[in-house]
Amino acid sequence: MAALALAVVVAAPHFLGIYLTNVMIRALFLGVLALTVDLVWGYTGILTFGQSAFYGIGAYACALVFTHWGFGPGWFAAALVIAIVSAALVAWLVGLLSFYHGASPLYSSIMTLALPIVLVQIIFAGGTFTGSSSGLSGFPTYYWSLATWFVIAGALLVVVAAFAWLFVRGDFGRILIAIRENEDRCAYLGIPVSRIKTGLFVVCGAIGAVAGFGYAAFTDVVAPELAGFLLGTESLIWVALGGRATLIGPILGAIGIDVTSSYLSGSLPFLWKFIVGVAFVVVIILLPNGIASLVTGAWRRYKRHGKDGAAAHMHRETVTLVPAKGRGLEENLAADTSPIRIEALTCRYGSLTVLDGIEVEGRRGELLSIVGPNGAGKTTLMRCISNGSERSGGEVTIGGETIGRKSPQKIVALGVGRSFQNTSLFDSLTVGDCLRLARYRIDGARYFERSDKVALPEPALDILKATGLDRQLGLETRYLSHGMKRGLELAMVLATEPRVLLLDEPTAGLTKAERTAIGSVLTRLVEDYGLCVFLIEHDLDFVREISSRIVVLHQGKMLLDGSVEEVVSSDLVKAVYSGQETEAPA
Ligand SMILES: Nc1ncnc2c1ncn2[C@@H]1O[C@H](COP(=O)(O)OP(=O)(O)OP(=O)(O)O)[C@@H](O)[C@H]1O
Repeated sequence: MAALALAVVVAAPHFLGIYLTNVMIRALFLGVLALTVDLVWGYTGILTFGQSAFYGIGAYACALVFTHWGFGPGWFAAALVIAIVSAALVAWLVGLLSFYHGASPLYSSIMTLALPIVLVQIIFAGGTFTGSSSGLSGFPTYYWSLATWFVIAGALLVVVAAFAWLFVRGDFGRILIAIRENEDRCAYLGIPVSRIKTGLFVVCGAIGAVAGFGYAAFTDVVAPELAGFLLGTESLIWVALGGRATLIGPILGAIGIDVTSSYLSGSLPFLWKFIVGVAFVVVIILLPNGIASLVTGAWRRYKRHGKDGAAAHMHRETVTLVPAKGRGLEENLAADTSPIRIEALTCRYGSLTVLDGIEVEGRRGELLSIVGPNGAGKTTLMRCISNGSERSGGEVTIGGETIGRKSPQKIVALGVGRSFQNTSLFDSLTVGDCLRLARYRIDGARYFERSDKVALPEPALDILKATGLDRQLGLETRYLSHGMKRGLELAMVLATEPRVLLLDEPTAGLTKAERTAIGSVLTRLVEDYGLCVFLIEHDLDFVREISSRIVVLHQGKMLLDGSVEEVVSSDLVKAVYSGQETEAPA
């Protein structure tokens, strides 16, 4: 396919009789830059203003080496390596500072905003070495014909687009979309979100640098604007107008706007900027997914034609579900350490103490229900177990290892699986994609392909069968019923092979039959696989039926930790639930 596209690029100018100009060749290099912005922002949701910095680094690496050190095939290769390595290093540093566990998305946007500004100041401060505000020009380069440069720039764009196409269709592309849609859920499935974002930023930075390098070698001129914030913002506009998370949209957006701007900005200097600004606002309001969505939307409607209901939203999914081999959930049966121990746990938000001195040990093969009135601190307890930075004091030990300040993703690796009070999935991904994602921690993901098998532990397969999800693998999760979503979330959590399962109101909103089904799955997990389940539930009949032990929380303190009979017959618990007891005992 890439070869065919390359042939088209080579032959197109001759067949179309296109009059090649510098502007068109520059637009092709900028198309590559737009693709990297699309991967970072469109697919992964990282709003970056600083992709131009990498373009500038590539351009200046070329200009500086050819101006100050030398020119020839060896120097060309050396300059290209310097461009790629410097851009990758800067991207890695920015990634480390922007995507650490707990950093808000706003923070990474500010970092990427600062990057081109800082880089331009460095260029200004470089004096004659960098050419300061005038840049560098007239350095030796390959003075090939416009047709040759057109082929080089076109080939670069085609190759990058072809790899990007394979990449976004593969397993890893789904992970990028999952991070954009629900970063928290990814982290609680054990997916190393920070590492993936940083890695993507490094690769896209390096590709941006190659494009900038090519542009500088072609034009023989570099200026600080190539690394500037304005180009960074313009590249966002190309992607937004063309169509985020489509590959053709950003390419057409970059080429279309850059070429038209070059022709029209001379004759309509102010009006043209105004037209682009108005077009941007109109497209964002009327077509939030860009102009390409007109085509993709029409294509989807065509595919759906004649189909009704869920079938209309079903994607072709060739994945096969198979039983997971290896250690699996069964390993819990042989474990000799306590799955979970909570000691003197406290959690404060400012002056508000939400949890105070919680001491609980969860044993293997035990279903421990956590009950208490609204606001007692049950969900906060789940948060403190599954995220090391949530608690203010005390310690949580999972399978003999303390969680310290570990991130959710690292705590999943210790063996904690968590489902949320409000079902937390990925709306635009299919059931099959969600299951692949859930296995990322154990089975990894393919970069340029979709894996055709997903290995799952037996109980997860049972849930999928019981809920009919195994026949809906190609359906986007937004079209699932509430009960199916709950079932899928539980199957995904089990796919991570936890030893401790934290379930926050898993039966809320389910029918009686669905509640019974979930109850029998939980009982099996505990009895046959030795899992330790922490269950938050308001349905006390359900709690009574399936629990081995109950912990009662009230106003952040432990009121009681005992058997079902002890809790049910406790006058104190009755008083708390009837509202007579308002103060937690000291
Ligand atoms: N991030 C936060 N900042 C401040 N207060 C918080 C925060 N998170 C929780 N709280 C407070 O902590 C208390 C316990 O909340 P939590 O959600 O843990 O209760 P819960 O027992 O799970 O309640 P419910 O049964 O209604 O879900 C509440 O008073 C809540 O307002």
